[in-house]
Amino acid sequence: MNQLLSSATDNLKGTVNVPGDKSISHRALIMGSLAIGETLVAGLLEGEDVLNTAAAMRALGADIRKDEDGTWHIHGVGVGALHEPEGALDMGNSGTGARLLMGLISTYPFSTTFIGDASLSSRPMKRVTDPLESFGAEFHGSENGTLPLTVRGTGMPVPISYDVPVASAQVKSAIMLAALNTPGTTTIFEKKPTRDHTERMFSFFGVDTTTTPKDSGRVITVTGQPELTARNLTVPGDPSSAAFPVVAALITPGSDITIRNVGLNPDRTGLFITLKEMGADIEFVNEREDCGEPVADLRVRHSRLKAITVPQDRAPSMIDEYPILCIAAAFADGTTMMRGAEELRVKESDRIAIMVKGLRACGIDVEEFDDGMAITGSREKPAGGAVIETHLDHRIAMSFLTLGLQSEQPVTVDDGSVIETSFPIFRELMNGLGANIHPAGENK
Ligand SMILES: O=C(O)C1=C[C@@H](OP(=O)(O)O)[C@@H](O)[C@H](O)C1
Ligand SMILES: C=C(OP(=O)(O)O)C(=O)O
Repeated sequence: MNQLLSSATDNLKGTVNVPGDKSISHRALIMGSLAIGETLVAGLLEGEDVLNTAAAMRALGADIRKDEDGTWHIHGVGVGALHEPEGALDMGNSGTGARLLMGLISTYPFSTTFIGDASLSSRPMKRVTDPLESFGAEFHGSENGTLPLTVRGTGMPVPISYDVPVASAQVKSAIMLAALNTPGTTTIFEKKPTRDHTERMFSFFGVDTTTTPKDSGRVITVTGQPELTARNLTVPGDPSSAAFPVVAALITPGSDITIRNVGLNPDRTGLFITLKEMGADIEFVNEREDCGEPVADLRVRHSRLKAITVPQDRAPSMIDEYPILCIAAAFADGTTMMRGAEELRVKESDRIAIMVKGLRACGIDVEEFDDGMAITGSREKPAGGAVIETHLDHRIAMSFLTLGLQSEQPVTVDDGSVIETSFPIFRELMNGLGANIHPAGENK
């Protein structure tokens, strides 16, 4: 196994760039593959999840390659011109890749089989197959709707009007992508706003789309069968990856770090808002806009944190950040309450159960709820010393490695290779700032 161990760190200092945003990278590959002409993408995340999407788009007909200076070149085929892939599409560990591509190809008249790793094969897919069936697609596979699944797409799709029953950008985006090759206008209502990268990317590539606030959510329309124009884009740094060095600096005395070029889409900033409410010294410097997405540099200094109750309606804007927020909460005075986050149970792992188990094993006081956790922090360092089971979940691995930097005893994760899915340079970047994260058994 690829065990990784993290141990006590004095302070973190320096300036770094985190890799490109995972959500935006998937969408850049998909949209570039549908646009006529050559789309150039700088800053694409080269994590396993995104590389699987690139391979899938190639199998569906796009020409995608990377040049020596790291720019990705995509020659798209045009909306309506994808072709049947020869083999199954292996989406690895990626819920986003699987669900977005199921949506995309559901309105093409061919069959596609989707497979994934053990984690992805246990995640719910009915949330996308239900609305996609309304377009006219058929799904064949297991009774409970998990992967492997074969999609028989429809050549005569009909536009739909759909209220998304869960707060999920993946479900919304799957429907939007199905709508692209559907004549007429598809309408989607989401009760709670979720990340709007697909909406922004659609506008950027010239899709006829609208977003209107309604109640506390949004109505999105997509008019299908557009001709898309190739565009050049730069992917901002991933705020969900920046979250790890941010929390590491906040809990490590003497730290002062800068993370350049972090995406600050308002639907993604829930963690930073929460940490600031907890007393975190996080400064947004040089705020700007790049390719339709807000971006800034983050300066973060060690801070004395206090517990808060995280507002439940903030959950969608920080859904991937609860594991690392748990680590910050372990260092905050008082009890941090996180509820309304039941979606955590259907991520790469059951992130509530796995965090609760790991935190307790490291000596941290945590209470479990169906939809969240309550964590009581302390000024004393937690004991640490545990070996954490990561269950094929990159965010569990990176969260516990961050905890190890300020624990009495080192913290080990059983499989560090899972980090490749979203943040391949995690260890180098953290160690470059002064962290001690190494393969178990290796001398530092
Ligand atoms: O649309 C996306 O790119 C994502 C949406 C979220 O999932 P859900 O749609 O399941 O909430 C998030 O957890 C995932 O990491 C990326
Ligand atoms: C939930 C995540 O990703 P996905 O759903 O794409 O597997 C994540 O990156 O935390």
